[in-house]
Amino acid sequence: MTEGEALQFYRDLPKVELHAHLNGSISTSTMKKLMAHKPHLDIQNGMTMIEKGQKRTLEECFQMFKIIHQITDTAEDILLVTKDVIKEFAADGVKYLELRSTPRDTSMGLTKRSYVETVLEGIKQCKEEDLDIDVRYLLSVDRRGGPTVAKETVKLAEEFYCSTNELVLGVDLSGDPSVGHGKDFVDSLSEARRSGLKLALHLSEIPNQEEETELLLAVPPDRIGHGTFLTASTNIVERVKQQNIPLELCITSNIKGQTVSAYDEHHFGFWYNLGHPFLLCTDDKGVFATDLSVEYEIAAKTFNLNPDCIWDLSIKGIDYIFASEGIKKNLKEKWMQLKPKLLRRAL
Ligand SMILES: CNc1ncnc2c1ncn2[C@@H]1O[C@H](COP(=O)(O)O)[C@@H](O)[C@H]1O
Ligand SMILES: [Zn+2]
Repeated sequence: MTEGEALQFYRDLPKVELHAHLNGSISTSTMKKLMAHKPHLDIQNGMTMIEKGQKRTLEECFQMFKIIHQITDTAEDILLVTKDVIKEFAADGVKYLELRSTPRDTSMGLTKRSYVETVLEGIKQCKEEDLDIDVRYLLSVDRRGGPTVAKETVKLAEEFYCSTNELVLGVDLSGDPSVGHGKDFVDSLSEARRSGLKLALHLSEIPNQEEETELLLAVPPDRIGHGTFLTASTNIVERVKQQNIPLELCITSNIKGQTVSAYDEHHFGFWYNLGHPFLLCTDDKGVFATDLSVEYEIAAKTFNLNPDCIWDLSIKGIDYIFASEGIKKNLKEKWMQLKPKLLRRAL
């Protein structure tokens, strides 16, 4: 395949995206639309996005989210961002998306509840446009909010889980990993789990979090985000293997946030060689200036994967979604319909 054909192959590859933070996924073109209404903020590209070849510390990345949150503080902003992000994932060949976002109270009148309602409205409006993408919502708990906010968010998630017919499926634990301690969230996360919500937890995104990771593994999570430093402890690796918990791996995010020093040192290699379940994800396609098709291409190039291996990676992702078995079956059928044409072209 030529370079151009390869890019088109990864774009046409049907994909599942399970780790995408809404406010981290805003594209440059959507950012321009938002900024047109907020010239007083005087925010330039480099303040909300890390260009190709550039890197930041993780701390700097979290500063960027603070800036982005100033730009998305009205219901109109959140509706626009939700719809644009969904359309962009659909255009990149994503057929099933679990979008995650932190319910937020803002000075512009949003409450945590109306925030969630607005995201759901965006999902609904996209559905009415007949895009070829199935979108679900996971409510994020930001570590910065501590146990009280976590409890509040879980309560909201439980309510919407009951009222939205499988649109809200779970809860995510995210936010700056250097802030707070996982033990503060064990109670609310366990409560969420008892209610039937699924859990996607960022674990060991930075080094030396063995104690917290062990505590959170006991909840247990249904999926692990990043897990970059899980491999530092053989005990923890054994537990993750034994519990067979799928990992959400975000290569560009880890490189640009500098928790992984080079592509070929990414923990993708470790888990791939073990045959452990995992899926490629974008994390924040806006902030890290990437796309899911680009993540597949990077993995293929770095770890020498042929189109058949890439296909297997993508279809296996269906097993790790939080929606029901019926949805998984339908998605697998969709994948199988697309397979012959796609792989014939890749020969
Ligand atoms: C880079 N690695 C990461 N690690 C942990 N949390 C992250 C993250 N990237 C994003 N977030 C979480 O997602 C929020 C932005 O989207 P929402 O406002 O929720 O839609 C960030 O404020 C942070 O809490
Ligand atoms: Zn994340």
